[in-house]
Amino acid sequence: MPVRTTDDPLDEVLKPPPDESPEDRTIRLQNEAEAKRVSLAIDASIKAERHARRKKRIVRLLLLGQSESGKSTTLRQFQRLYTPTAFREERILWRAVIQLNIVRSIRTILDALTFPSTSPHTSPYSSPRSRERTISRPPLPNHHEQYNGNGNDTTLTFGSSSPPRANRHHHHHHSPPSNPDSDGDSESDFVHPHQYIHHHHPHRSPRSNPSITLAPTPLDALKARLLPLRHIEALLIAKLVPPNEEEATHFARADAGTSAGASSSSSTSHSGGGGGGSSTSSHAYRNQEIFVRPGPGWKGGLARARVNYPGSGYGYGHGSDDGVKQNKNNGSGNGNGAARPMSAGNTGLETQDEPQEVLNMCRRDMIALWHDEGVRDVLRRRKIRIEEGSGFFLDDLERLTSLKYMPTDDDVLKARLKTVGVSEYKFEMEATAGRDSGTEWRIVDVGGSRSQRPTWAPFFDDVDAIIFLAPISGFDQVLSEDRTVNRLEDSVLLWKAVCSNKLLANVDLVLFLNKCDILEKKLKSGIQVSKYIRSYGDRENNLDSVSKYLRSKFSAIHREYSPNPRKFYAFCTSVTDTATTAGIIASVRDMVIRQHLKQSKLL
Ligand SMILES: Nc1nc2c(ncn2[C@@H]2O[C@H](COP(=O)(O)OP(=O)(O)OP(=O)(O)O)[C@@H](O)[C@H]2O)c(=O)[nH]1
Ligand SMILES: [Mg+2]
Repeated sequence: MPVRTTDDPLDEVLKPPPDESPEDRTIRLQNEAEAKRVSLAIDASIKAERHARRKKRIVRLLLLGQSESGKSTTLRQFQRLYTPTAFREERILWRAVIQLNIVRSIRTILDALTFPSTSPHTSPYSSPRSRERTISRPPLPNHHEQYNGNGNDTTLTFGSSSPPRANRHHHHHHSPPSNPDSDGDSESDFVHPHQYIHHHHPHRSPRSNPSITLAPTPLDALKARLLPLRHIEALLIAKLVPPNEEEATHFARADAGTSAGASSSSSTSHSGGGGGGSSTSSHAYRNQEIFVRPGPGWKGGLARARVNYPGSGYGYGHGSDDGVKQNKNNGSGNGNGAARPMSAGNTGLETQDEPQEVLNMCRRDMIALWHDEGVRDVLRRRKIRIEEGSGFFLDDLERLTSLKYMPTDDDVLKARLKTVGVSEYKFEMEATAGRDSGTEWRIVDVGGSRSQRPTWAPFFDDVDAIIFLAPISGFDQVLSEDRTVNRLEDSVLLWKAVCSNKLLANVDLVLFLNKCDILEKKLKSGIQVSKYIRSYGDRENNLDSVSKYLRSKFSAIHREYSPNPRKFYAFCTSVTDTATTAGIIASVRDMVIRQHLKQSKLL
């Protein structure tokens, strides 16, 4: 059979294997026919649903943006504003996420102390004077022995107390990697924040230190006392990640797996110590974020207000598509919060659990660690600014580690849980006032990391508006999934792609220039935007000037790349801030509803 050549790159991928037997061929053709039938049926049902939606006044809003841009936080703001009762009832469920955020921050600090950047001034604990000063409690030699020799140290970090190795940490003092070829047109206006490349990922060679048993240092003792955190980290992962959820325990290193196949095969095993082919696996485990696939899963089957779609791992366009979109239809059936948590906190049982007890037990050590000047010094030198990162709670340890701790609204908004896959949340406004009454909102939240983006397109159909979040504080940061790419540059490229997307040509775009609070802090601390954005020139280095500049930059892209002319709405936001965000969400809502009514009349 001659090979047909077409322009469609898909054909190349989908063409049958050259050695296909007649039976295989029959089976394949049957499968293809079935897939096509299913796909057509889905298309038809989507069309029907769309018409029904228009009639029923269902508004669909899509949240887009890179990872950590604040999409899920924005969603939570909507929930807080429009379904306050449900939001309050779910707060207790976020405690586990907050606990995990705390444990991870502590781990980041301990890692920074354990794997110092190349001498000469390393850990504050290396000088006897500061040992005395910082660690007041006596060391626990037994524990030390135990964890120091423990092979598990390779997969989880708290234990490892190997001495600093020369060269473990690669320092890049030389000039930025000459403009990495990121996709899209790089006339690159952005300077690579090279100083951030490596310090979060100190390279560890396979363990080689073991048998030298040094006298326990105060750091070792501290780590020994904080060892139970390892245990609760595992507990929390078990709690947040539904059983059978293999992929959820692996850490999304998008650079490692651009395809679904690659990611599932690289799932990190907890027991195997840095096995074959992946010398990075142990440190990948240590440094990567926990995520859970959205779904009733992590909330213990209690949150039913949403319809879930599997993530990228279960590619669209395959057989599973069937289930996916069926799911979407089923979802309309279960009402809002069909089964909400039994008013959590009332029973008293809900407020105590093992992780909370362990955190409570470790509170003094955690607080001492975080407030230690030597520790701060190390973090500063290594440019690790956890306080600007996601899920930062260390300033509130006193309150958060109390046995009766109940997350506040602000805590829930600050908590960090990475999204994988796509979820649609529906709500009828609880306070059905004025013209909103009878309108049902559906908000689609997607995972923003690069490996997640292929899952977006199926949801571009039939959207009323998009809120695109660009965290402009990221001008001096790189993507965690691809450390050669400047975060702001990535946002700009993504914005271009969204603006120019034909499926979205008639969708209103709302831009949130987000994380303005962090941006302001950065600017005030003296970080110069012009060092990272060449075209910024000698404009003033303050929030007002920077946000204006970036707004005009995004606006210009919108104008230039939109297939049809359309309006441009942009807001400078800090979506963790409830007061300002409430006002912004109200304007977005009015605008979207107005537009929706207009479109409905056209039908
Ligand atoms: N200080 C501050 N923190 C923010 C802001 N917006 C979001 N965050 C925090 O940043 C972290 C990331 O926000 P998410 O909403 O989880 O980001 P996302 O876009 O859903 O990320 P993915 O799920 O990975 O795609 C969370 O811990 C938020 O609390 C902001 O404007 N200011
Ligand atoms: Mg999210």
